[in-house]
Amino acid sequence: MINLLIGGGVGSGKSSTLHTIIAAAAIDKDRPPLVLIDGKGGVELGLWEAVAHGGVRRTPAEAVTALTWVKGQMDSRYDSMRALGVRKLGRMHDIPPLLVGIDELATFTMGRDRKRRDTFIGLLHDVASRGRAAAIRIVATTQKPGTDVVPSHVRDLFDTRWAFRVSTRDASDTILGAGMSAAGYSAAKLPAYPGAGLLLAGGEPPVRTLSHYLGTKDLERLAAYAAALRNRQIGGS
Ligand SMILES: Nc1ncnc2c1ncn2[C@@H]1O[C@H](COP(=O)(O)OP(=O)(O)OP(=O)(O)O)[C@@H](O)[C@H]1O
Repeated sequence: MINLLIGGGVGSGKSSTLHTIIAAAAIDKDRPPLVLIDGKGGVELGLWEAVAHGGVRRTPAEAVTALTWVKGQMDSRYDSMRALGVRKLGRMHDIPPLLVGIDELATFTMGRDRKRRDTFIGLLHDVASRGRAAAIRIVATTQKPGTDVVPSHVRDLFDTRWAFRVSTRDASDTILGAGMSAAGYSAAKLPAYPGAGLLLAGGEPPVRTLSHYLGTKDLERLAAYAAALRNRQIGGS
């Protein structure tokens, strides 16, 4: 299980990449629960409404409600792990992986209501740090990956970072880590087309990537298909 932070400039392909990850999870045979939080007020992730647990969450208050639910799931998964005598959940334990997808983290980490913002960050920290063993992963996008948006203690919990094109070496380093530009890995040097990225994972040097792209019509078709699959499985509820 990984926690993935996708950073990049405007129009660099972050949300499109998040959609492809959600699409795969939405039609996954184990029907993993999807918790979707949209910092763009539903404009981006709204098409997944029918398959998102409790619908797509759009406001900071809803984001806190959603993460509180995820934390509850995580706690009960830990109970199951204790009962099973395992330190980690895998597919063999019949508990599907849970995906938390967050588009534009800054909406929630920089919101005006300080108390709510701190609650959100606290929950995010807890889920990112303890969720991995319980087959819960977070995939989040951010235009500004600096410490004001994602506090470093939270950012460090994202073991996998995906940098799309940014305008400066510093911005690239805030996603991939200090010294990466100097070592030859700068997202400021990526070609200027959306979907081109540098992926840092597993302690290896970053690798160049080019994301596949699904257009809105195809995503809508996939969302409808996923909703039908899931309704069949849970008896049309
Ligand atoms: N992998 C890709 N291949 C080809 N075109 C792409 C790809 N990813 C994105 N695009 C195009 O670029 C546009 C912007 O992509 P996207 O919305 O994913 O960017 P973003 O980084 O999330 O932008 P923002 O910061 O404004 O949210 C898409 O509408 C699409 O036209």
